[in-house]
Amino acid sequence: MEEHSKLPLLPEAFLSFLEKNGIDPSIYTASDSTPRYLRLKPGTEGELEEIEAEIKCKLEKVNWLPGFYSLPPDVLIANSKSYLDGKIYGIDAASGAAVSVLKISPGDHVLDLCAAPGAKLCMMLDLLGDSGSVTGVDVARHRLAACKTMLQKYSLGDRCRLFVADGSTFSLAPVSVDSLSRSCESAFGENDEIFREWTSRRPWKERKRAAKAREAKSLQLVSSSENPELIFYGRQSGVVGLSKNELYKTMSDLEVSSFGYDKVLVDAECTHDGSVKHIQKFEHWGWKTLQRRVLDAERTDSLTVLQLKLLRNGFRLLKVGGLLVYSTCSLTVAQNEDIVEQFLKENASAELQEIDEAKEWPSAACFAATSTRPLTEYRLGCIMADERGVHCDAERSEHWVFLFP
Ligand SMILES: C[S@@+](CC[C@H](N)C(=O)[O-])C[C@H]1O[C@@H](n2cnc3c(N)ncnc32)[C@H](O)[C@@H]1O
Repeated sequence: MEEHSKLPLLPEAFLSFLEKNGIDPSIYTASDSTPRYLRLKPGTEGELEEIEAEIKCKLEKVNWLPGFYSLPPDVLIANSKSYLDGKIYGIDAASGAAVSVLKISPGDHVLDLCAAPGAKLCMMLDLLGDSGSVTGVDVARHRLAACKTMLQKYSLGDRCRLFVADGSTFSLAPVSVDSLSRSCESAFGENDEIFREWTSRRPWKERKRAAKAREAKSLQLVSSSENPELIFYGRQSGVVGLSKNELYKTMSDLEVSSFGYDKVLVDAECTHDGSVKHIQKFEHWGWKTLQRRVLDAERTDSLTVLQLKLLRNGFRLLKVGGLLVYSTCSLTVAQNEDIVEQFLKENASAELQEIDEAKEWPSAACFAATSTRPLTEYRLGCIMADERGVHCDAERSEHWVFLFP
């Protein structure tokens, strides 16, 4: 069958969006042959054969990305026992690549500024091990609630806290080292302004307060100085035992340089055009929805403003010597290179740096950025990724290599 005959019937508006952005519409034909990916929960590698038998499919190791396996697109994992038991995650390799370049190691304090629904957050927590913390922020409460459910399913909540907040203004410090060493006992004082151990059954007073805050938010009565809503925290997240004042203390720029986050992921909200399967869902949802949710000019303009704000704020919260990755699932220059370029222009201390491990990836190299401040070094990686793989940036059109056609 001719390739073009497999093209989904993309609406004019989307085709012109693709054309304007130099994206070949034929990428949307490949979804039937695009493999899916899964990641094994660390520690379950020994059960690979059992997992394969259960999902009735041989898993192919992704050599460049530890813990990742590919499988044919038609194999469903969501009802399998391994999935339900939290031994496997459905996460694409490109998402894994974004997290892997953060080089998370035990002890890191990590910030995920657009965290929901949380596949990357889970991977970060798996890499973190027994020390450090991960702070997940997302503006969409319902999506972050799903993220909380995922953390609980995979028993990964211990070192994590989740805030419903605008990532472009979020300002809270990572949990302090002091607070981590406090004993849990001290958390159970009389003072209800001290955070006690998390229980899904919140005290009545607290639930009432949260409901009131939500109501005020929906009526837009909340000032921008309102504290972010903490919807979950684990025992070792550093929150237990803190007073509200300690938790909600914001950092000055000077404090950030020493006490900011070691690693920041800005997995920004975007048009999702790089997510082929996502775009194809609009065949069922209706292309008008795509027009409204993806292509509307006002929305795309405000999206790029938001992306830049998120990147700026992520970088502001990064401590000296830290590492930041900016990623999107869009293939447009406007949402990737242009954002990074604009950011670099504003930050004289920032400069591009190559991602070394990308040399091992079966694609042309990706690009990264470094930023330096006197005597110290910040680094910023930027990768564009979609379900099929990771794309390079430099000499973009020549180097668009889809890893898994
Ligand atoms: C590409 S998704 C993130 C995917 C996520 N990192 C993962 O791996 O599952 C983008 C997210 O950004 C969130 N978002 C949009 N605007 C935001 C803002 N101003 N601050 C924080 N999050 C925002 C959306 O609610 C959405 O969940």
